[in-house]
Amino acid sequence: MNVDGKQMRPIWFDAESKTPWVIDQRKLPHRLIKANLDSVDAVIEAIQEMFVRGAPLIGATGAFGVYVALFKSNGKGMNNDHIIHECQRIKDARPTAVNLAWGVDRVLQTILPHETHGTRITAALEESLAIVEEEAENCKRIGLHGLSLIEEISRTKKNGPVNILTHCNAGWLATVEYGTATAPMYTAFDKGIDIHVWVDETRPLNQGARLTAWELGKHGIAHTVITDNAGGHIMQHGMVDLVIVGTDRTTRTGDVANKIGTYLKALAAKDNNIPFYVALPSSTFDWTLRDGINDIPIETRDPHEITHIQGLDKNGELTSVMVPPASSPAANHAFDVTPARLVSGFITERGRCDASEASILSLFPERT
Ligand SMILES: CSC[C@H]1O[C@H](OP(=O)(O)O)[C@H](O)[C@@H]1O
Repeated sequence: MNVDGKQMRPIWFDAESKTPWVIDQRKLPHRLIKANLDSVDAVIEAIQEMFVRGAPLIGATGAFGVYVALFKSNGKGMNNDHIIHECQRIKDARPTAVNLAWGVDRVLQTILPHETHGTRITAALEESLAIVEEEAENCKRIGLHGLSLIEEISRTKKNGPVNILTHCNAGWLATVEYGTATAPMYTAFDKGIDIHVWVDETRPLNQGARLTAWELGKHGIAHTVITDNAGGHIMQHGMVDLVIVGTDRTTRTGDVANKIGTYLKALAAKDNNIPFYVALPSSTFDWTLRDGINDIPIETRDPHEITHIQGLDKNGELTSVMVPPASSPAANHAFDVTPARLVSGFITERGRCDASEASILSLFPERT
């Protein structure tokens, strides 16, 4: 995506180092830092420590991890058991986003039939690059399929922008291009439709305030950062026309795992009769699950992410400050699950559907 006139992606393959590089998103929006993922441990660290985050981007990073394992081994002791072990280490980096296992397993299954180490390295790289381009195209299509939603609302509004609320960052920084939840926003804005985005700050790591605000600002899209707790109030007062969020894992029945706090937004949207849509590529459906609340693994992260907050000090230096008393424990549940009954519909690369198994399968009949 365009960042100050320069086309950027959150992940790319560097032909010189022959390794994947990423934007280390931990210091955005104030510092744009790049990281070379030149070992399996570096890939795992980038996922665990959230240099990269967002289901499709985590999946692409995991996919490249299989390539890195092969490329960096140079054939020493990389028998099938070893490569499968390394793949499991990568998959264990974070539990909730289904894309991680999807990306790793897709590359693993691609390379296993190859006899030589060299052909395995080539196949792993080609499949990783294919995943990156497919996800970019899928998000572009999500944008086109979500556009009609925003156009319909725009036509009914007598004046003012279409006000869209989003939670966390489901932008190009969470995918490859366009994003999932943001794809319809970019597409509508680029078509000249007047939109404004309410950006949930999204505690504790502030993916909204840091990443979504940065993305939208760079694209020139009007937006306002709000506290996570303000969404219900502005919905009650007619200030929200549409909610669009992303997801890390969605069941075949339409239950949606997403950043903590999403469920509360869905409840408020339902109570105020506001459309609540979830945007996702098919790689984020978990076709093996039906009961999201009981069966989707919810990541718990370091309480330090809650007790400390990062930002710029008065000298423009990045710093971190502690908020609660040092003696106070904190509990850091990173995701929650919104039941299908609270979801108005899904926006996928194949089109829109209702949050029901039958409607999802009408877009993906091969999954019946
Ligand atoms: C397009 S997936 C984005 C999804 O991922 C985020 O979680 P995290 O930043 O912890 O990886 C959040 O749930 C977003 O909706």
